[in-house]
Amino acid sequence: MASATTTKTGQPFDREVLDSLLKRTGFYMPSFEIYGGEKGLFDYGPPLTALQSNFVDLWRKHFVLREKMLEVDTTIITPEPVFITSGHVAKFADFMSKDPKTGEIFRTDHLIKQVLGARLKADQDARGQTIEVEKPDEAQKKKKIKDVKIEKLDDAVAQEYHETLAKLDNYDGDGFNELIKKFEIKGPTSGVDLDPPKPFNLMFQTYIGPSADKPNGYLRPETAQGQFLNFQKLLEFNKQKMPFASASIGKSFRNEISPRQGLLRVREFLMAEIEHYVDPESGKKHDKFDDVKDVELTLLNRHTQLAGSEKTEVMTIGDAVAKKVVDNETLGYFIVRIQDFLLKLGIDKTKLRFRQHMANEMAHYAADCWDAELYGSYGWIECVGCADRSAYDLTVHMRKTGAPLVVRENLSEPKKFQEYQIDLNKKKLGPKFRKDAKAVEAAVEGLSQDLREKLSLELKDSGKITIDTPGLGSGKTELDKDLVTIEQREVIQHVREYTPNVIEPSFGIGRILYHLLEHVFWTRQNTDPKDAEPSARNVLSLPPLIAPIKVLLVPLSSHPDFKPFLRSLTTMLDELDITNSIDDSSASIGKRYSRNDELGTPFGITVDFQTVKDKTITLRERDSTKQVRASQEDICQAIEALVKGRETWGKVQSRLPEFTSQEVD
Ligand SMILES: Nc1ncnc2c1ncn2[C@@H]1O[C@H](COP(=O)(O)OP(=O)(O)OP(=O)(O)O)[C@@H](O)[C@H]1O
Repeated sequence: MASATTTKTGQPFDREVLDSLLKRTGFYMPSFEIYGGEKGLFDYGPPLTALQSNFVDLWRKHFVLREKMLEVDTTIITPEPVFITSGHVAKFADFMSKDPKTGEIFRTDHLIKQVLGARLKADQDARGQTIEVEKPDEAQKKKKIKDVKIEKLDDAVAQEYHETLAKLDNYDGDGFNELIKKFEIKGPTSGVDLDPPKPFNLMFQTYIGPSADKPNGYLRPETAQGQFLNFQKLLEFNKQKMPFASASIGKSFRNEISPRQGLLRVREFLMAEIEHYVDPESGKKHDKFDDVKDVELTLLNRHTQLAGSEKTEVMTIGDAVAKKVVDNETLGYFIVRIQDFLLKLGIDKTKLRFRQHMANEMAHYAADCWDAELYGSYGWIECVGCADRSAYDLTVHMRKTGAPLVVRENLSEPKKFQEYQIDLNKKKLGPKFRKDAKAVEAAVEGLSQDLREKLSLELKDSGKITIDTPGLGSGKTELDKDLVTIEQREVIQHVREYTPNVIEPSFGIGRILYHLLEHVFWTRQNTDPKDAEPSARNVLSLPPLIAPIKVLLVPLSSHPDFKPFLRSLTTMLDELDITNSIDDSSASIGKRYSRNDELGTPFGITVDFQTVKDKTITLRERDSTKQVRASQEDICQAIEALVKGRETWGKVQSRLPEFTSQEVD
């Protein structure tokens, strides 16, 4: 289990203090607040909006530009057939448990986690030990939980609770039901037995157009499908060259069963997703893997979790792929690039791990999947998913629509082989299936060689075959020998045709930003001898690269002689594209800096009477509060180098004269 959440100075992290800072400074607020608010919906105020747009900018540079990805912007409203084909209508669901007495609804896995966690905590309290459990948020705190009275657990039972929690993601509805019965988990406020868990589809349904008499569309729950459907055009745009990736940044929507934990589980959120298309016969090698093979990662593999443990191991990605802990080089390359990005953003490396999905947790088609999890006051939370989705999505959309979502590659040597070929009698197929004929044809086209062989025998024996046609009638379609013939023929192939596999890194931006704020938050003890009482000042140590505002300009007072300097400084910084703001309020310099330390502003410039005399200004760095003094030009150049990551504060300090002055509180 991870160590207690502490700030970078080793103080215990206090979520209430950070939450109140974020509220007070307008980082985010409940949407529709004056109408009473709506669960799981939040508006971002100016600091978080700026932070988010800096995140997006950095993400674009780190992934899209560096890896020459093709960025697309596809629609949110999606017609129903797309999500029937992709499997979302049938399977994009979480399990919920209803309390028959109070009508309350809980996400089943979260309820089990909360109850077992609370029992383990009670047990440890009784033993006088400390244990970390997910801390309840405000809404949860208000509910009084009725549970069996636990003072001390039997050692074996406590061990079983730990093991169950480690592999909770591996259970399905029946499995959850057994756990609920076995551990006697009841309605948290009523204490009565819960209804058996039921799947709840997380997609928002909608009506497209005025003539729809029933919902015929959905708001997308991820950006991925829009990218897959454009595969053919993207491949053309990429001049048929493989491998390549598409990328998209946009809003997604999930009707979460119980939104909670602020920005961590919401119903509308911004995602940034990459779909990297790779030839499955290449062994999913990556040509830049050698550059990253020595990078170390903290990994929690699926076998460890299944054994009921959360013990991580530090391994280079080279070793992890060689030992098949991580399935292939391309997946490994992206895991490293995700880590690089998160660290650049300011995420604390000791609070980052990559957790592998267990077999039941992965979609049935996925080959391997690793989540980047960040540690914070809510425990370990998935913030980036990185999945090998195999050829699933392109295959099902091709089968359904007949669109050639494939790569065609000219072969240098023609290949000869035997193949089962299917001929359809189109003159009869059209009149028989009418508008569904194209879908039936696409389903036939998509049949594998193994299946074709089996069906050829079936056709010979019974004079008919039955094929899967998802989304059409009963989902099965019968074709008799008048309509279809299947024969094995020799084929000479000049062109190889294949469906690429997809590696998908998927980022939830709000979750990452919230963890970033927890990781960079700390409290400075102000020990100014002039203060009667030492006071605590909050700081957000956001890296200059992504801080919402980079520079605060503070005149010593409202003296009119300072105004022209402020004007020229702000122009100079604007021209360098460095965001800045002026605080010419009457508060003391110390207070003004302190207000901006809370917003994460990394640098401050003071204009004082010395400036009027010799045109020099001071530059203050947020984390150390150290200052240097130099000409306006030198300071602006230093800020540009600091913000663009070309120079460190240590370097600036060593080349510009130090300035010592107490910040007056
Ligand atoms: N309800 C949500 N609110 C905020 N971010 C979310 C939400 N659901 C998913 N995300 C983000 O989108 C990313 C990719 O989505 P993915 O489908 O892999 O999540 P998930 O496995 O469904 O998440 P969870 O198991 O926590 O519900 C996640 O890593 C997370 O950062």
